[in-house]
Parts: sequence; C-alpha cells; structure tokens
Amino acid sequence: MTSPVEGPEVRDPLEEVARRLLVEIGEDPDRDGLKETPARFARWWREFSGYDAGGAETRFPIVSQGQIVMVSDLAVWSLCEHHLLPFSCTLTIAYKPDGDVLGLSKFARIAHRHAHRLQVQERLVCDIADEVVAATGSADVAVIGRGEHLCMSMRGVRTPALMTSSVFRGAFEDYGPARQELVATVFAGR
Ligand SMILES: Nc1nc2c(ncn2[C@@H]2O[C@H](COP(=O)(O)OP(=O)(O)OP(=O)(O)O)[C@@H](O)[C@H]2O)c(=O)[nH]1
Ligand SMILES: [Zn+2]
Repeated sequence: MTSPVEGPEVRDPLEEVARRLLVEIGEDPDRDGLKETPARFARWWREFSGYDAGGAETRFPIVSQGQIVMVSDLAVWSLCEHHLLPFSCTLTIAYKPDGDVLGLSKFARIAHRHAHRLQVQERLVCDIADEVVAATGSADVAVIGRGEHLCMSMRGVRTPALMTSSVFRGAFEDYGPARQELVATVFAGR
C-alpha cells in the first residue's frame, strides 16, 4: 500500500497577518499560549468572510389579508467597517404580506447574511429591508436595529451607547397604524 506523499504544509496567508500583528503589538507569536493563535485567527476570519446563511426561501400561502408580521429581538453580531470591531444588533423586521408569507426562520437567515459582512449599522438595516422586499414581494417592510458598537464602547470615546437605525417602506413610511404598531412592539420589549 502506498502512503500519500506529504507535501509542504500550506499555511493560510491570514496566519502571517496574525503573526505580524502580534509582533507589531510587542508580543512573541512563538510563546506558549500564542502558538496556535495565528491559525485560530485565520479560521475565524475565514468563517466570518465565508459565512453561508443557507436556506432557500420557503413561502406559505397568506392566512389573512392586511396582517402585520413582526419578528422582533433577533440578535446578530456584525463587524464595523471602520475599525473591524464587533457590534451587536437587536433587530425587528416587519412586513405586510402581499401574496405569500415567508418562513419565520428565513428572517434570521437574512439578518445573519447581511451582518456577516463589514458593515455600518445604517446600511445593515437597509440591506435587510431590501432582501425582505425581494423575498416577500411586499413593498411594506420595516427594519429597526438597536446596536452597541465596541469601537465606541472599548476604544475611542469609550462610551457605551445604544444606536437605533431604521428603515420604513410603504405602509410603514407615514406615522400611521402600521408604524405605530411596530414602534410600540419594539419599545415594549419582549
Ligand atoms: N454612523 C455610524 N457610525 C459608526 C458606525 N460604526 C462606527 N461608527 C463611527 O465611525 C466613526 C469613524 O470616525 P473616524 O473619525 O474616522 O475614526 P476615529 O478617529 O477612530 O473616531 P473615534 O471613534 O471618535 O475615535 C466614529 O465616529 C465611529 O463611532 C456605524 O455603524 N454607523
Ligand atoms: Zn467602528
């Protein structure tokens, strides 16, 4: 039986990036505790950038006309494109079905798909709204995000704060019943 020929170990270029980073901040990348860190760093960035939220859109026939569907307290993590630091964001996605309704889990998949990118929170909610419009065929879509950004909490101005960003389309644009129901749900909490 022949054994497979072992070639030279192929390192992910991101490991070199991590080693360089460690050296630049005055660390020894070969010390115990850091030896495996470049490989872990490379795996984490590949996981982040190659994230696949999967799942085809599953639609069901609409149950009742004029209903508002809201999925609230969806918690996602994203990375701020300015500092590459995480921000957490709690999202509420609302829409008025027009035709079919979308499977509940698909909203979480859509949210994660757009969070797993370098983002700013304003664009995150718009990207999610755009995909919900495309997936549901409804023009009445709203997304509200409430986030805490580590780039503001742990560095820079070092002040934890909550940022709210929102997008209101169609029936949610004016401060009518749809918008009022949405805002009441978001601020009532669970
Ligand atoms: N509007 C918005 N601002 C963000 C978001 N994430 C980070 N920021 C801000 O982007 C800005 C980047 O500003 P710069 O002046 O280029 O960076 P900086 O010198 O590190 O700024 P400081 O954070 O104030 O120290 C900062 O005010 C951040 O707080 C986001 O999702 N939306
Ligand atoms: Zn930032």
